[in-house]
Amino acid sequence: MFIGQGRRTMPEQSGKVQTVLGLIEPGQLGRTMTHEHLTMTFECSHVPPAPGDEGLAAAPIEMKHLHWLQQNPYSHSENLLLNQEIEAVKEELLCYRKAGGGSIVENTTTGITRNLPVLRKLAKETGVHIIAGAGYYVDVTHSDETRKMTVEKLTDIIVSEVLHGADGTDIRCGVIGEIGTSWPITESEKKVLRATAHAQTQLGCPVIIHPGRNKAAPGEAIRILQEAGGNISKTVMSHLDRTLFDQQELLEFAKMGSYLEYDLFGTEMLNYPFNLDVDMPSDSQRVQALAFLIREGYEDRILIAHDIHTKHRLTKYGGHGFSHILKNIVPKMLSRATEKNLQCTAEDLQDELMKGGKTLQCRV
Ligand SMILES: CCC(=O)NCCS(=O)(=O)O
Repeated sequence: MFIGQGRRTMPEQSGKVQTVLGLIEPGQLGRTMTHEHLTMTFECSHVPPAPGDEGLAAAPIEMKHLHWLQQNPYSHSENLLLNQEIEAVKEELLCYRKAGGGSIVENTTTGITRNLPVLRKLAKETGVHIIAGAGYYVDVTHSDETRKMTVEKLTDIIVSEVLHGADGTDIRCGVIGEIGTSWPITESEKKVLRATAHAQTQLGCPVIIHPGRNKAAPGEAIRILQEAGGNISKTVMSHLDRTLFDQQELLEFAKMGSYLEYDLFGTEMLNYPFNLDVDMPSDSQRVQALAFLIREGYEDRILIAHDIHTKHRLTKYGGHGFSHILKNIVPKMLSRATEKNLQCTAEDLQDELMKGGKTLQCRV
């Protein structure tokens, strides 16, 4: 999460984590969800409701409709407006702190309504460290102006968002991403990926990639970054839980050296509308996938989060909220973990998982 020694980083930034309230030491982060959204809009991904469901799709969110909403989250227009829930998100963050959470990486980039003043307010009012994301989401959200930009211009903008502040504010981003890619990756997205790599070279900061919904997408995005000089060991590949299922293909990808992020914890749905060939895993299956990666030696490369990006996943609407991993998933992992050398406690496991330790083996 920390900014490295880049050609353009200021000496005081180097080795520090840049939050929306300023620089902190990496040791101050605490348990960190590396892929969340606290305020954003997702209209770009609206899915028309099935014939006959138009009434449900337009109805206010109510208990009796929750199951439908959980199965069809992208067909309810109002559900896509997380930016209307600042107070509810603030309450959630206070609960997250009580549950042992310390920091959140807020992955909202240009195209899905990043709101840095709101992030700064939430950080001040809750004490949660919030790290904001620089750069651009997927092609359908690129403006004509963005599409016309050269790689050099895009690079300058991303660098400036980290060095000076973004969206006309003095609030600085601390990571680049989530950088959106579709499948196939479009020309405009390729330019943004190259600009991301160039900006990373100048800044030494972490990069987070949203891959297209195809098993070839993560590898292709990493290749483009690599060719443009990006630091893959400081790059996160998001959403692997809906993208790579075959164990051998997962290992092939893991060898490329990025962080491996399972960030859809809490999302369980029968039909994944963006790719009907995908069987969205359950949380238990996610835990099993992580156990497999740990057995294969990748425990230091795994990141986990919820990627909350719609209203229905907030506890206000019967969802799991930002504390689900700390309250439910970590104990589940603990119940399946054996430890090599030490007596393992819940505290040990949480520390290992959130800070990247080495001592645990899982027997899932
Ligand atoms: C903006 C949030 C986001 O892109 N989340 C990923 C959703 S999905 O592609 O995994 O369905």
